[in-house]
Amino acid sequence: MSGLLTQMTQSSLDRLEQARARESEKALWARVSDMPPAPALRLSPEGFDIIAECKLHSPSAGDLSANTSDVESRVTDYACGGACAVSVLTEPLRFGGQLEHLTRAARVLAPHDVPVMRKDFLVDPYQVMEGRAAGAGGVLVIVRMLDKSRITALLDCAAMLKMFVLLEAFDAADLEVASEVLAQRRGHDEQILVGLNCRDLDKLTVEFSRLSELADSMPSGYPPVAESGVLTPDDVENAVGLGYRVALIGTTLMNSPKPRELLGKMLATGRQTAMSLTTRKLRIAKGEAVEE
Ligand SMILES: O=P(O)(O)OC[C@@H](O)[C@@H](O)c1c[nH]c2ccccc12
Repeated sequence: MSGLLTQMTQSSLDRLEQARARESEKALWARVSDMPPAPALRLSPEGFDIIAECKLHSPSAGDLSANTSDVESRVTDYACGGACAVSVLTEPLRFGGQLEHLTRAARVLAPHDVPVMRKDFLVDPYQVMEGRAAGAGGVLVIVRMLDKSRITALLDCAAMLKMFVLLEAFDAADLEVASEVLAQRRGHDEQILVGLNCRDLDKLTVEFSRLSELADSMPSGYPPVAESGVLTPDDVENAVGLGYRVALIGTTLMNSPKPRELLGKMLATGRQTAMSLTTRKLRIAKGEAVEE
């Protein structure tokens, strides 16, 4: 496992222990099982969506708070720009996150009917419940950090709480584990997206080629998500052209003084690309001639 993921696992375990000392799992469960449901994740019929991310710091980009006076206004901009969900980092050591950011984001996004996803290095179902308690409608689950039984436990907990899951892979081996876990769950009532993160966690560089190399290995039946390093509408066009249905975009939106406009442009480009791909497929299916 990369140095960063090892450090993040430890940070996650430490926070888990502290949280359990404050509130038992039983008490937390009683609290979340009574909550009204979070806004649902809905993907657009236009064939492309963006999960917009709020993170105040990242190991690769450093400080990302310069354009962000507060979490509330940034995530409201994301919702108004058309994001299908907002990802909020809650990891404090390297990503400047807090559970409180999630609570605040969920509060302002509820009237917009946009769900918030807890983005962290989760290792235990307790942390899925903690996310729900803070208002999250979804969680990130990183395949590389966990064995199959842990992944299953996290997915089961999310399903019980009607939360969506972004199941994240870094490479072909992770995708194989993800496919095996998912094969055991066919027919479950749950919403899972499968993400491919193209950031190299040791060098912290983006390897965009991973998106093309592994596009055909994404498990079918789950919306594929292109994660990391999507900076421009051209990158969006590229990802959609490779078959990705959703992009998870953080740094470029955090750095933008006008995130609403940038999101709008990226969504329009992605949807146009998705539309022309569909038209092309239809024409091929009908036996019409299409240009290469
Ligand atoms: O900021 P970027 O390059 O647009 O990337 C967003 C997202 O993919 C990235 O923040 C991310 C993906 N998976 C993670 C896991 C933990 C922390 C961060 C991440």
